[in-house]
Amino acid sequence: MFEIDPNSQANIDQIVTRHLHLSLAVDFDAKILRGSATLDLEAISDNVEKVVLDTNHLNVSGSFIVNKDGQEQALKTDDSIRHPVFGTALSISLPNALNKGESAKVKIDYETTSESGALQFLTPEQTLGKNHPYLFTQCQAIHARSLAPCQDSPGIKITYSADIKAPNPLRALMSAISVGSEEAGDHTIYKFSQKTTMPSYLLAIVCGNIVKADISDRCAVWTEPENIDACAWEFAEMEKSLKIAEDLLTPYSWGRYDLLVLPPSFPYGGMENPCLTFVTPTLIAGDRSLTDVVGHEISHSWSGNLVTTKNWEHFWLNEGWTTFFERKIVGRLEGEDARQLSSVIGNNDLKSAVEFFGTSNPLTALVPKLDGIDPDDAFSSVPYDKGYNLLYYLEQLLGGPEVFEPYMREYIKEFQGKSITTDDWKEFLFKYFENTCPEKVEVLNKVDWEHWLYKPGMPPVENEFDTRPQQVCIDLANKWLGAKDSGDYSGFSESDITNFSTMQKVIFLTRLQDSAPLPAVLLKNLDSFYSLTNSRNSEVRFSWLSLALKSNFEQVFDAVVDMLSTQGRMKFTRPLYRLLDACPDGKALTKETFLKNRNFYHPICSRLIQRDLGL
Ligand SMILES: CC/C=C\C/C=C\C[C@@H](O)/C=C/C=C/C=C\[C@@H](O)CCCC(=O)O
Ligand SMILES: [Zn+2]
Repeated sequence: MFEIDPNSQANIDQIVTRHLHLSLAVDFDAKILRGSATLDLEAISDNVEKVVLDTNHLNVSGSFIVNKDGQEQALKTDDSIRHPVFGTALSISLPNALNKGESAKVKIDYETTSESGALQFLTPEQTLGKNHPYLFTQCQAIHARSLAPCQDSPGIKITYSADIKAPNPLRALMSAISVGSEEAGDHTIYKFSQKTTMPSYLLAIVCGNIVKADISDRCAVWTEPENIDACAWEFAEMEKSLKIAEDLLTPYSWGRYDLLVLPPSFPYGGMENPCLTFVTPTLIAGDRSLTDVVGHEISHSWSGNLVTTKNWEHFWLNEGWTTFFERKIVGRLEGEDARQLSSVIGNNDLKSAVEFFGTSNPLTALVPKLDGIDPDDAFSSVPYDKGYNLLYYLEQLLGGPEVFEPYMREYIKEFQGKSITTDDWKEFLFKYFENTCPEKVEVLNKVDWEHWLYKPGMPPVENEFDTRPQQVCIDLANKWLGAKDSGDYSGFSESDITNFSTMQKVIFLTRLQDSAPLPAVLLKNLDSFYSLTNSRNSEVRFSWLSLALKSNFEQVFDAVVDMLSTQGRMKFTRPLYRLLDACPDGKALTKETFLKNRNFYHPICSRLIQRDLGL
């Protein structure tokens, strides 16, 4: 059954894009991209008279049909339909109606604008090197339409090619394989090819003063020269994670797996752009303790990038499976205790998300309705950790990894290259076990599918993760809470957490948050024994500052402002702004800090914080 995409205005039920070619020049002075998008289209129904594309904040100067000889004939376009969230529908009339199976090549001349939400242009001052401007894109979920006219739905999979003209000495990279370059005066034209079909949200461009450090024959790290050695060291083991993922699933099929470490305003921990994962520099902890995010992005090479959600209502198929694969990698790299700790942290994040949205909020359903809703506004830990919890629950129910992991591999093989819905996923789950272990179908029939998939709030079943690995964290937290009552802090020392992993420190601090507000004297002692404010580990620093703000501990206000002013990762910035704003004397500082940094943040981040704060 054809399922429309509630977040796209493209007529993808009539005509689809098979290939996209972008020919763009980066104009750092005007802060725009200028050039053309050429779409190879194929009708999938009869009598198709137009192609409707998604655009948002683009200036389109002309649309043309391109015939086999490369001659261009101008086409009539209508851009009168504008949706406040989903952008402008660009309706292009075809010279002759197409019947099913017939194709056409359409070229659109355009440029982006200062409102194009996919793009962030950085001034030299906002980069590490301070000498050159920088551009990067973020297209997930529905921002590709502000980068290029396209059928901006994950239900459409395309190959793509591009030539990107960049001013020397800057380098351009894309979510594709680099296939050469040519000099053009004081510019260079970089050429790219992505031969594996992918959804539009995985289009990505970066242009800046970036250099490479090879990690293996198929992996490298890219970043500004000032950061390359630290980044190469931090991510030196990514080939190992890639091999583990291949052993778990199927051979890696994207050719290269490179990692780009961006400037600090990048709004997410990572973005799974094929061939070139984008990551935040907040992963650089100096001890390789935050590389689980790389495991997550590597896992997307299968779940999300090969097997893709049909539309954003089934986003959990991308993120729930990826989180499941990520934690399988953690288990194989660091042991089952680490996988259990990660599961506990994820479950805490799920509880926080449900509490923030409200237990009856429809957006806390695993498969929410997104009609008229910007997916950015629906984004939370729910698709990640409610999705993870469902898959973990099914693995336990069906007989453990030895039964479930073969199913995982068959699931990827069945749907690779396709975009699917939750119904497709569930139908295959039942079919697989009907064919391999018929007695398991009875087990599956007893699952409360309606509640797991469509009801808001926490899942109907709470998984019993192994609590032993976290017990040492809970015990230390309880010891601090005991000292709160006695006022005696003499029994603590720096060595208490010397052997704690990042996850154990986060669980320890999260446990104390459950008892917030805590007295200032306790927090002062906690920070002086464990040096939390000055931690290089962004996850530990974030958990500590959150605990302190929940206790209105004003001594951390400067450190909070510093964290809000030196990185733009929404996982940290959004909660810290909300917590600072909730402090009796924090409101003015919140507004002042946001107004000072709003242009430092990516447009997605600025918009969501402004909405969170009601500014
Ligand atoms: C129910 C939600 C439905 C659709 C949401 C789809 C996309 C949301 C859009 O905001 C894009 C999100 C991109 C996320 C990228 C990386 C994350 O996996 C990591 C986020 C947390 C972190 O910073 O580590
Ligand atoms: Zn993800």
